[in-house]
Amino acid sequence: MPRSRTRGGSATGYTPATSPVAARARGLVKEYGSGAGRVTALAGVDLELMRGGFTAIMGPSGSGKSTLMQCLAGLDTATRGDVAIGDTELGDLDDDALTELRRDRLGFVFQAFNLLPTLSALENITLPVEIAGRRVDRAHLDRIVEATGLADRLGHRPGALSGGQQQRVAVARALVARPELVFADEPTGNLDSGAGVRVLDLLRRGVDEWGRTVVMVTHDPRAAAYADRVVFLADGRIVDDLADPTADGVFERMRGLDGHAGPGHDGPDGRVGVEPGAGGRADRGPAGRGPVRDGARGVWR
Ligand SMILES: Nc1ncnc2c1ncn2[C@@H]1O[C@H](COP(=O)(O)OP(=O)(O)OP(=O)(O)O)[C@@H](O)[C@H]1O
Repeated sequence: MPRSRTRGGSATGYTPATSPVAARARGLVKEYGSGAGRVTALAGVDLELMRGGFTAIMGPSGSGKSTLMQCLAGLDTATRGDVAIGDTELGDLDDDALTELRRDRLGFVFQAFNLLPTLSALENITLPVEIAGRRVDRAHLDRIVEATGLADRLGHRPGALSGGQQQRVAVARALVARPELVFADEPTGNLDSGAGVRVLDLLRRGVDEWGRTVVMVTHDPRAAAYADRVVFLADGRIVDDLADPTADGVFERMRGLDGHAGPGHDGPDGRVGVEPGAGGRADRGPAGRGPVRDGARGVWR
């Protein structure tokens, strides 16, 4: 369940929807190719994401996680079914309107950070707001910068920052524009444990303190344990839906999906980058967020 009821209104000039649903997919089918080569990436997904919630999407390799996120974010078009962001049906929008919606109402965090190398950290953070022709809310920016712990690195270009620092810049960039939804695709996929925790903490604060709605694709049960809800996909379908997840609970569900797992994500010991017993809600530290110990091996892959 969402832990914050703050409703951060959009500063885009767009009137925020009154619906408590931030995004909805109905009967979503996505097929690639045709004939014998046809691949069904999504086989009929119904999903509602409530405003102010933090949802993790998990599932074996090839289960459709990225495809679902791309369709929800209007980056890809479903073969059948429909998607709405707030009260806006994406199917009703032409390409320009979709671009505008993504720019004004959505935020993105990618595994590969995707910062512009010639701009400073600060310029990267404020760029989406400026491209949208809006004024940067200085107080909001200051709060987010403070939360990143990078106040003294803002003048540096991404190349002078560690991966974890770059990803915190990317999260700040997504949050500062006050999007209705932040889509995070494997945000800790390239990071070690400590760096991953700081990125997840920042996303969590985005929900708790700034009222954002976050959707995150991850392979890591410990990362998923930062969410309020975990949706499990297998073979293009939602097969499970877990509220208030712990890393152990997520790990167990993922193990239950082993039969669907493709190569490459579950380790030889059957673990998906997690030490059972570590992390998750039940193991959160004094601040109430985040795992308190690292596993013996590279838990963030
Ligand atoms: N552009 C494409 N053309 C053909 N098939 C595709 C394309 N994109 C994805 N697929 C297929 O659709 C299915 C779902 O892919 P998707 O990337 O959504 O899975 P995923 O759960 O995100 O996987 P991973 O965890 O490995 O990133 C897979 O079988 C994949 O091979």
